[in-house]
Amino acid sequence: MNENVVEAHDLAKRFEVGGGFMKEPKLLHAVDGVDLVVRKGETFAIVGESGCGKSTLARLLMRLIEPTEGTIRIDGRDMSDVSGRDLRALRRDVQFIFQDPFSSLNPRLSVARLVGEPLEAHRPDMSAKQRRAEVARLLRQVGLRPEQMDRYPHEFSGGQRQRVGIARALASGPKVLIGDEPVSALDVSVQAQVVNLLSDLRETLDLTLIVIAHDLAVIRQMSDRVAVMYLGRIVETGPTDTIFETPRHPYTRALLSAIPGAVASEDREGLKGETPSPIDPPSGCHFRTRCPHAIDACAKARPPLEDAPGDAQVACIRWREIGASDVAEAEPPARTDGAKARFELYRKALESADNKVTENQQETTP
Ligand SMILES: Nc1ncnc2c1ncn2[C@@H]1O[C@H](COP(=O)(O)OP(=O)(O)OP(=O)(O)O)[C@@H](O)[C@H]1O
Repeated sequence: MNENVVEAHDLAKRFEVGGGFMKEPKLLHAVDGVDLVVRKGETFAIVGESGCGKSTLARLLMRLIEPTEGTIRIDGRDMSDVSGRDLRALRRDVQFIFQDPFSSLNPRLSVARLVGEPLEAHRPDMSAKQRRAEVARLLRQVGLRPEQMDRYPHEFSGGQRQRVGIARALASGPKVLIGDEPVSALDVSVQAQVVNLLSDLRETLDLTLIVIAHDLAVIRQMSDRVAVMYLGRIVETGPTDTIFETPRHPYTRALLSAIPGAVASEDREGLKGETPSPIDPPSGCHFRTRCPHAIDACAKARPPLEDAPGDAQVACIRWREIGASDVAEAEPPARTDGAKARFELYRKALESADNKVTENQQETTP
């Protein structure tokens, strides 16, 4: 297998919006020239505010939508323009875990059917008996009991339903799992269990995980590397520790100091002003209109992703001048302590729930 499981180059998705009678549609730049490399066996997180293009990027990587520009390679194979059998192979190799396990599972189907369906599609040679045995094995793998396979989604708790969703995703034997906010709909204590399950599966099945999340506590806990997105572009990427400890891009700093998802919106003073529209994004650096360090040159050209210390890359022409010790500048002046305290509480809740989980101690069926 290729060392890089996912490679995207100059990937772009533009949606036509607002067209109508005698009206020219406008172009919405949802993903705007993204370069991305996800290495085999790692957990790679994509983070950014709502609307920055995370889900569109995930849908592109799964080829659920066509890229407007750019290339996608999965395990070395060019997937930018595939169809038919190659697309089916991609579907098998790259699977999706949904945010809301309730709405993503058909309530009228038993777990045996829900997990058996992808088996039918990807392994049509299996007999019904073999399929049932395989469903039982998959349920065990995600920490459910095989005798639960004749139950229906409503008979399970949220965490268990998410486990069913994961079993379903594993049925085709994927190489890559993409989770779009895979734990954000779950209780905090259950989140830790599902995060642990995903990490265990990654190890035992040699999987690569791509996790989209706005919750930085979850990202810090589970990912090896992070890409920070702003208005369709990656503005900073690198190992999770580097990004969290020495964020260089002014947007990453503001994001980390504001801790979206873990703090109330009134506490989010790290980011001033509204995100500009992706229909008419600012010239040059997209973040310049909200950046405390912006200068005229920032409006002139798109800043390239440059190599920075700690194996990071940052798209800011001023990152060397600003320095990595400048995090405080982007921090909200008044309510930082409250935000940090809540972040700590949240992290501790995740950790303590984590410690309580033993192999057989999962939530019980209601
Ligand atoms: N099918 C579509 N047609 C038109 N615009 C779209 C479409 N899908 C997404 N968009 C727009 O593309 C931009 C990026 O959306 P996307 O859902 O990828 O962001 P996101 O970062 O995943 O946000 P969230 O965290 O809220 O899910 C948004 O402005 C969104 O409105």
